[in-house]
Amino acid sequence: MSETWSVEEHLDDILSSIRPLEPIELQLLDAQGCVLVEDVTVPVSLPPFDNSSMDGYAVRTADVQGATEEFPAVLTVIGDVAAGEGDLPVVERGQAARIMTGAALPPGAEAVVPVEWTDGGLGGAPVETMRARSHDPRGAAGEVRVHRPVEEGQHVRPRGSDVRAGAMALSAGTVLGPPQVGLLAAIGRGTVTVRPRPRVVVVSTGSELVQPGEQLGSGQIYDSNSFVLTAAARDAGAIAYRVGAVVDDADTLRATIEDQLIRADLVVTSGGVSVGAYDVVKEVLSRIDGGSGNVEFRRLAMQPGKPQGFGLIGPDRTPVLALPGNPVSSYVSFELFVRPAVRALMGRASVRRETARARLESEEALTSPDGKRQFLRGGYLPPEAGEAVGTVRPVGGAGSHLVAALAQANSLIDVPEKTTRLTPGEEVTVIPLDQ
Ligand SMILES: Nc1nc2c(c(=O)[nH]1)N[C@H]1C(S)=C(S)[C@@H](COP(=O)(O)OP(=O)(O)OC[C@H]3O[C@@H](n4cnc5c(N)ncnc54)[C@H](O)[C@@H]3O)O[C@H]1N2
Ligand code: MOO
Repeated sequence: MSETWSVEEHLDDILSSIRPLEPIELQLLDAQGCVLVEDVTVPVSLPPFDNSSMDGYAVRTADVQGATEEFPAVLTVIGDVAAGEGDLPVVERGQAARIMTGAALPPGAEAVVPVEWTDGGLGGAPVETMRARSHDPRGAAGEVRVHRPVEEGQHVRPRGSDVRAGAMALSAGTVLGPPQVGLLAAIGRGTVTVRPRPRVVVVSTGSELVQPGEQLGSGQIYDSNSFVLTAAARDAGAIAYRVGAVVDDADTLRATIEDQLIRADLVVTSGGVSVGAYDVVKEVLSRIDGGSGNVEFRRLAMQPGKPQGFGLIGPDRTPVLALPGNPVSSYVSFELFVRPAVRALMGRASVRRETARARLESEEALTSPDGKRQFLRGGYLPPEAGEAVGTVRPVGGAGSHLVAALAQANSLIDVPEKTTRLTPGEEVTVIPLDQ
């Protein structure tokens, strides 16, 4: 650890070493949140046939011209057309077919009269609903009185009015959210080719760590980093595997990491990267390939998160990010370096979080170490109507052990390296973490 790296230099180094994962074919729901790598065209028009947008009666427009409640058009009901029915009756002059929403418009019919504009076949005042076929099968026969005229095409959704066969449904590069997954299903795609979610293995280290739920002994603390990092990896879009805390023993750690490489697209470790006598992550990762591993440990001009390691290990040159053990340092490092790496593996176009400007709300001026980019925890409120910027108030202090304050924050206040003082009311840059 001789020279000091800036946050941007370290991130650039990571991103320049990471290639998006090879595309695979996935079932639609497994592809949710993934980036599409193929242009998907529509094989069959949507809707595939002219169909009714209302429960009502399929009619010929001339038959209901001028109809009123006082002088209704009286039509013979020739049957029902339910959604899914492929065997359609022909509607001749003076006839109507009772039709359900989504059912194909039968030949001869030109429009649909909603049931509310008719007597529903009951011979009285306008009705509000059809009678269930199971209760009264007679509705599919007899006569219906129509109280209002309809124009050609009224209450009909024409074939192809949503999207036509041959059109582009989704282009390569699209991130598949729920509506995109829905469109793929609507056009009949069962699988789709995407870049998969990266498998991120999280290993925390430290002989003082105890699994939550178990009894603490003296000098011990609960392992929280592996939970934060696993949760954050999932949040970033990864499939995350949490490996229980590994004791500060080089052989155990080496064996654990080598075992995990088989299922990892990215390895994240926490702890053991500073200058102590038990900082085994540094010891092991510098030599994991029998000497050829190139995990580099550096000092960054940032607070928290000064000591960081990054490199490619194992036969597949799997990226590994070694984060500092202090809980806030570890989480902030995840946000700044691991999250972009996960998104780069997914092939996402934008890998960094958006930033915002906000007015600092604080009783006193805040200080920041000269030459270090500081990431304070903040409570950010987006701009109200008519305001150009939102507000942010510091949450907790700068200590990198303050997990309770971290859990109350929703953003980081990004203080530039050269800034040593922030005065209340001044505009600062924030990184909202909950968007
Ligand atoms: N002499 C120096 N000491 C330290 C320096 C330095 O420059 N010179 N840097 C400090 C900074 S800054 C950081 S950050 C930490 C990084 O230390 P390590 O990455 O080696 O982490 P550990 O020593 O293993 O742990 C630090 C701290 O965090 C707690 N911890 C660790 N893992 C977990 C976990 N999974 N869950 C909850 N808490 C965890 C651990 O108990 C320690 O209190 O080094 C400073 N020291
Ligand atoms: O870098 Mo350490 O992360 O300041 O606590």
